[in-house]
Amino acid sequence: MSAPDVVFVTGNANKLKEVKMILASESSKINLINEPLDLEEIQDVDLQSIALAKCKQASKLLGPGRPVFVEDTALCFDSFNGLPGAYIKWFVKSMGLAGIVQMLSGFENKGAEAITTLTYTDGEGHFHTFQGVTHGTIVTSRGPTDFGWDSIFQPDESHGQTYAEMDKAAKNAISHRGRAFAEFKAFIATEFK
Ligand SMILES: O=c1nc[nH]c2c1ncn2[C@H]1C[C@H](O)[C@@H](COP(=O)(O)OP(=O)(O)OP(=O)(O)O)O1
Ligand SMILES: [Mg+2]
Repeated sequence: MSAPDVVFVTGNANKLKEVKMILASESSKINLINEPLDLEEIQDVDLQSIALAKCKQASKLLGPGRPVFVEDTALCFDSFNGLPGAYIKWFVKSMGLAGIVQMLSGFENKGAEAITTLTYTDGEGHFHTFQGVTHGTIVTSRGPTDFGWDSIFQPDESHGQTYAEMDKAAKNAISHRGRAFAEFKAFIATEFK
């Protein structure tokens, strides 16, 4: 029997590339398909609620009986009590990376948590949420700037490199996304034997 199709709904090509790499080892269990649908993101500071709403919407668009997952990635400043959080996308768009670094100039604590919240549904009414967190520091941009805020986030565990300066395998090994999907992989192992 061939592996069941599991749809990842995202319009972000960089995310997709990382997720494909992280899930490559599961390719005998699931057949990963991308649907680049633009999902509405509800206004909320609760990351679980945002990912769940995104997943419900994706599932509705794709129809019943289709396993699907989405993820939402947030960047939460220690000094801002969790903000910008899920709104980071709009800060990157409107202020640019230098503007975001500048936002923290008046604060001694430049720490931040990168958080990926992943919600999966079997398309039959069951939902499962997984989360991965990586703490780091917001620094002046270093490395390629092709993926979001990668060049201004220096994880505590990276020996001084920003995410953008790390190779993908090294990033995935300690990243918010890598950690969320490590949990998802364990789930896949039990769901799709
Ligand atoms: O590992 C990452 N390293 C750096 N930047 C990142 C990362 N992961 C997401 N990002 C950026 C993309 C977007 O500006 C925001 C998350 O917003 P988020 O809604 O989750 O992503 P999105 O709208 O681009 O794609 P999707 O179609 O899956 O919702 O942070
Ligand atoms: Mg989005």
